[in-house]
Amino acid sequence: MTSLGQLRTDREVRVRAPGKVNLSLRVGTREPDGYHPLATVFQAVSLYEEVVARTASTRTVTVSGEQADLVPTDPTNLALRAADLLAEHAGIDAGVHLHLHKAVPVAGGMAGGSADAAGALIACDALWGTGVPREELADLAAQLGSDVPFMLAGQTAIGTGRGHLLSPAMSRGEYYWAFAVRTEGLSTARVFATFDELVAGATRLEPEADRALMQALRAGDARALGAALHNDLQYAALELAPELAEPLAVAEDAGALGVLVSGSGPTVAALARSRQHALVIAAAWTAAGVADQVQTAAGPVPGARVVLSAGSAAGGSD
Ligand SMILES: C[C@@](CO)(OP(=O)(O)O)[C@H](O)COP(=O)(O)OP(=O)(O)OC[C@H]1O[C@@H](n2ccc(N)nc2=O)[C@H](O)[C@@H]1O
Ligand SMILES: Nc1ncnc2c1ncn2[C@@H]1O[C@H](COP(=O)(O)OP(=O)(O)O)[C@@H](O)[C@H]1O
Repeated sequence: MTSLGQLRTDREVRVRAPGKVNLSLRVGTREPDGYHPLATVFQAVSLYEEVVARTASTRTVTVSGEQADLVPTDPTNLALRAADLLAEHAGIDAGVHLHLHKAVPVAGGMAGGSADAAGALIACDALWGTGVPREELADLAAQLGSDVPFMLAGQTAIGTGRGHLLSPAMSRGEYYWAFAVRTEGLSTARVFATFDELVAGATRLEPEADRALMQALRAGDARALGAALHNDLQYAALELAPELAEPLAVAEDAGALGVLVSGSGPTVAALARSRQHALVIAAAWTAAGVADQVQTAAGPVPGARVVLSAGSAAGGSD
């Protein structure tokens, strides 16, 4: 094993990784492995996690941002797990210090942890010079979590299997979102378990169900997209957090083209007519006191990517 941590010094790689909203999330019946098959349409949105990787002798992580205290810094942190997996895959014993600056709500159904994992894969690959091909990075991503491959890919994509089998979706134009964030997250496992209680195995994934949604994306028709937004987990999220009915109703009253719970929640996502209208919806939530925090964003945007690579390697600079 090579110790790259000793070969390269004082290097820093910065990666930006977006959050996501599921434009449609359809859930089948739980399988023997404990997971539900999904048919989903992801859109990456411009709420960005920043992942900074610096040369170090061991692997550690620190976290900043308003909800930093909700994120573990032990080996269960998804970014650290990504670094461990990449090092193992590349057969190296390299160290890294990862710093995560979080903007995506924690446990909010917008895949912030998955974005950190995707960002850490890209950042460590660049820091360590491991040059792992894109398809192998995608395989590693799928081992870290079902949403991680999409956070690498970004833009708009259809996800099947557990959401990790991706095919690109044609999408025209830009879409504007407002997000109502609740500080207290929802456990994904609990939401799926509640979904099981509510539907008692009576679901089927219909291949044609998102035809209108795909058509709206191809046409760049925000109004039609708003009407086609869909989330099978929404009733389960509302069962566990009934107060989410309030931001849903306030966004509708503020003229949202469509409004839904993002993924397993509890973030509520409202599709707006324009960037300005997204700010109006966010202001309506704040005025009504129905969100702990509000955010606005646009999509689709690219997946995790390096924005800065700097520093000197031993024996030369780059
Ligand atoms: C629901 C989605 C939709 O994009 O996103 P989030 O709302 O979490 O962002 C994802 O499928 C979330 O994927 P991910 O966040 O990786 O879930 P995991 O940590 O692997 O799963 C936690 C638990 O949720 C349940 N689970 C998860 C995914 C799935 N397809 N079926 C399940 O039943 C399982 O009980 C699992 O043990
Ligand atoms: N880097 C990370 N960022 C956020 N959460 C993390 C991270 N690593 C592990 N976790 C754990 O994963 C849980 C859910 O993560 P997150 O991706 O924020 O939400 P969701 O799965 O709802 O999209 C958190 O409650 C936290 O305990």
